[in-house]
Amino acid sequence: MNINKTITFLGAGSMAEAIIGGLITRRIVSPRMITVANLQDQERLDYIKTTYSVQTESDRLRAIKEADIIVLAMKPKNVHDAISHIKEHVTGSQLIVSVIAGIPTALIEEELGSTNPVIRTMPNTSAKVGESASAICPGAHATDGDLLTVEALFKAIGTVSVVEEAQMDAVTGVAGSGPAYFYYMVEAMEKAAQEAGLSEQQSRDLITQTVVGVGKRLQQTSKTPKELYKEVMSPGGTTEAGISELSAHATQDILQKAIGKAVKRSTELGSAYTPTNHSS
Ligand SMILES: NC(=O)C1=CN([C@@H]2O[C@H](COP(=O)(O)OP(=O)(O)OC[C@H]3O[C@@H](n4cnc5c(N)ncnc54)[C@H](O)[C@@H]3O)[C@@H](O)[C@H]2O)C=CC1
Ligand SMILES: O=C(O)[C@@H]1CCC=N1
Repeated sequence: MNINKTITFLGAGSMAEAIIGGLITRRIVSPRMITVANLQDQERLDYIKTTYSVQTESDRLRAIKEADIIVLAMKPKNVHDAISHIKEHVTGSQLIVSVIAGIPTALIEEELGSTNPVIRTMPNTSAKVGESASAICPGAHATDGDLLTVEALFKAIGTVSVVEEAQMDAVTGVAGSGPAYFYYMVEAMEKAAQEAGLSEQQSRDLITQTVVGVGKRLQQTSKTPKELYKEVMSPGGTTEAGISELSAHATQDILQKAIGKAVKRSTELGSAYTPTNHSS
């Protein structure tokens, strides 16, 4: 499916790159339909242009001029300046898509001071390989058609769940941040593997395939995680030795707390932010 819309990304960071990479690789949007602008880093824009053959623009107002869709891909602390800069130049038909953690659609609408449709999204960096677990929700002025357009775009980079906006902070802590928890664990597994005598490459290959296998298995079975790890554990065996150590340190409690903190941080990013107090 090819989406025939012009898209401007305001922000050229890791998330914008992951989405652009997914859209281009899967030929969902032609590179000539994509324009990317950022705050000041020309070297980064040059890298994005060379790597993805998209258009780049150092002038943010010129960048949004012809856009059907404007993607806000800056950090929460920059959203006020970003919208203030463009708001007088946004036209009525332009669809605003936010990937920004924590910032509610109502705040974006208030900043814009217009009735432009706004869709809030939360992808993750697995977008780069077409495997993001994204969620999207509509703002007050978005139509079903707008939602369908954004759903189609984000389907190009993985799966899409349409959720209530009240669930977006949960999505952010669980799935937006989610890849980092696994990379963090893989880092520890690689260290342990090398301490136990495997080479760097052997560790990477074995652990990567283990993670892929776990993901595929979870997708294909209705068994619970407990049933699945019990399958691995033989009484008195190696897995039991490992899981006992994790249990002794209440690792599941810690992981639950960690994700709870991430969810809370997402709500804080929104509540700390008002158009007059935008220091979050
Ligand atoms: N990195 C991730 O895994 C995910 C990030 N997000 C969200 O995506 C957004 C961007 O995150 P990253 O790409 O990681 O950040 P980043 O720091 O890598 O990139 C931010 C980009 O925004 C640009 N920028 C700053 N102010 C601007 C302005 N006024 N106008 C235009 N561009 C401006 C910067 O020049 C930079 O290119 C954040 O709001 C984050 O919450 C959402 C899901 C996952
Ligand atoms: O860490 C963050 O704030 C962003 C949002 C989700 C993933 N990265």
